[in-house]
Amino acid sequence: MSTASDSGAQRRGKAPAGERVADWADGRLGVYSLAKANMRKIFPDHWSFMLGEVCLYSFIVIILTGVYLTLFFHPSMEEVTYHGPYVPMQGVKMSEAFASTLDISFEVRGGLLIRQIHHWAALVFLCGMFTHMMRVFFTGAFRKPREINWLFGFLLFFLGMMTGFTGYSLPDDLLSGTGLRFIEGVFLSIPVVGTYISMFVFGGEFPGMDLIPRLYPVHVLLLPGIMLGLLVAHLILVFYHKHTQYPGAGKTEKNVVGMPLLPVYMAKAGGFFFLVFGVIAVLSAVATINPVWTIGPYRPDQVSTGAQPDWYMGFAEGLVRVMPGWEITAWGHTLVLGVFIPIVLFPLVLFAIGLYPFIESWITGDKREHHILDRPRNAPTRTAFGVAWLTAYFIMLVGGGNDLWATHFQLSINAITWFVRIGFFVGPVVAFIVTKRICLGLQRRDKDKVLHGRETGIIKRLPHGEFIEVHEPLSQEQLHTLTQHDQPDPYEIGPAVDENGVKQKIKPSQKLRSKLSKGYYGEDNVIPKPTREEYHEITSGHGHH
Ligand code: HEM
Ligand code: HEM
Repeated sequence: MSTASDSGAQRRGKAPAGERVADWADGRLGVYSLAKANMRKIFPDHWSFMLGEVCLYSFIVIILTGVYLTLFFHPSMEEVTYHGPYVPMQGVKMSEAFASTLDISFEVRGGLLIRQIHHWAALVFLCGMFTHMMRVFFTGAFRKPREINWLFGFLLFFLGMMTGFTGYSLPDDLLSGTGLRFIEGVFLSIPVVGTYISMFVFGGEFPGMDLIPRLYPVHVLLLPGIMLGLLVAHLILVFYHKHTQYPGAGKTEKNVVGMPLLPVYMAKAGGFFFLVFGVIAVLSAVATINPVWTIGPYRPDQVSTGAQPDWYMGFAEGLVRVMPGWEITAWGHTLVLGVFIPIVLFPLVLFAIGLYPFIESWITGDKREHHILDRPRNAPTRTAFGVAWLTAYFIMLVGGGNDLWATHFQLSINAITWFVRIGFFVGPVVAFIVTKRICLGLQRRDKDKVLHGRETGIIKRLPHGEFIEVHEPLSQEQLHTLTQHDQPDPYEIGPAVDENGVKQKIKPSQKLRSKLSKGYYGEDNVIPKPTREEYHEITSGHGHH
């Protein structure tokens, strides 16, 4: 018996192979309607939107190279004696993990390159996430409806840091062992339960025999698995919300101006993947990273000088290094504040970043959807916060490498420590004030440009002898870009007494919110946009240039 679809297939008997495969897939997965709905989706274009892609592609490179490394890496702390080709280590006792890392570097074909690509890709990945996060922050792309996606992204950043840390702890070299010793100190500084946690994690006294076999599944499976799930959710949300766009002519909160996903964006993205992969591969081929054979295997009685964590852990390292070594001893127990305060501060700072979108919308009371990005100068307080945070981060990075700064620049380590201690409190405040002034200055400049046009640099002499500079009026597109932004009023508490004469109870949180809101939108924090009347008055010829 022949069915309708059979006869359809007969009619298309001569259809090209590709079409037949597509038909086959459509019959089972409904790909046509899926593709029709999504493949022409429009993506706005801007170089800064490539930063998310850098994260994506470096993550793929990490997974590909990580799988290759698992084929040769032995996550074991059993002691072996080295007899491999690296002569300086002949006869040295080391863990199997360290010996297999040496094997990967010197005996496995392409092993060293793959190890280096894995490590460089991890550095690029975290750097990409950091910069992508800054792009999202400074342009306000985290505002409604993208707060949850910011949260997913933030978790990716946090887990990325943890995965990187567990990764560079695996080779069991002197550097990674020193890092793990640091973690032991962190556990031990936790009051009451610290010793138990440390014993539980290390399976007894540090370092024990269990640590590397335990870290291994966490590094290759657990954390990357969670990250993969979050990443898919992150990208689905980018797709679902549609991408934001920079302000410009023809762009509104209700449309998306850009190029279709297929073929233009896909082609660009495919090419960009190979570019990212290529750059990481070249870096890995020419720049040594983590040469564990020069560092040597971990021995608890040794510490190498110049020990540095990877850059993303530098903030935490810096906090611990510059913190005064305070201790409180009571009832036979010691509370090591010198370590405990930094390890509480570190997650608190991270937590504040994760919750920032919710904090800002509470302060400003802004519950509207935003698909047009802010120009950072038009949100001076947010921009200033971001720069203050970056300043604190980089000052702590100096603290985390205080020994290297001292040896490289012939400086006293105490002087650097004091510089970082003072800088941590003063630097962000100065950065905040300066950034805010710059933003307001730029807003003034925008206002000036709208009202008086662009300075052309052409000086003319008028018949009566006066010199003037010729100003060129802006195009309609430029005028739109410079004036499209909102300037909302700050949150007001409302009258203390209502219309019936009843005293309103004002909560302290309302007072705080009103104060903070003035800090965002108050008089001193915005330069009012030129009004229509001002513009017409000046451009109708009465203005004097
Ligand atoms: C594995 C790491 C990550 C990957 C692969 C990734 C990927 C992407 C991609 C491809 C986009 C669209 C293109 C773009 O705007 O750059 C995007 C957008 C976004 N990402 Fe990420 N991201 C990651 C981490 C983060 C982090 C750490 C944050 C913030 C804490 C974040 C927050 C966002 C937000 C809010 C958007 C929407 C932006 C918009 O529509 O303008 N992402 N992400
Ligand atoms: C975000 C994800 C990841 C990051 C940031 C990361 C980072 C790192 C880093 C920095 C190292 C130290 C490399 C060295 O210099 O020796 C490392 C080692 C390692 N990673 Fe990953 N990794 C990630 C995911 C993975 C995955 C998914 C796998 C496996 C499927 C994997 C397998 C390994 C193995 C086997 C080692 C030890 C080999 C060695 O150190 O030479 N990694 N990882």
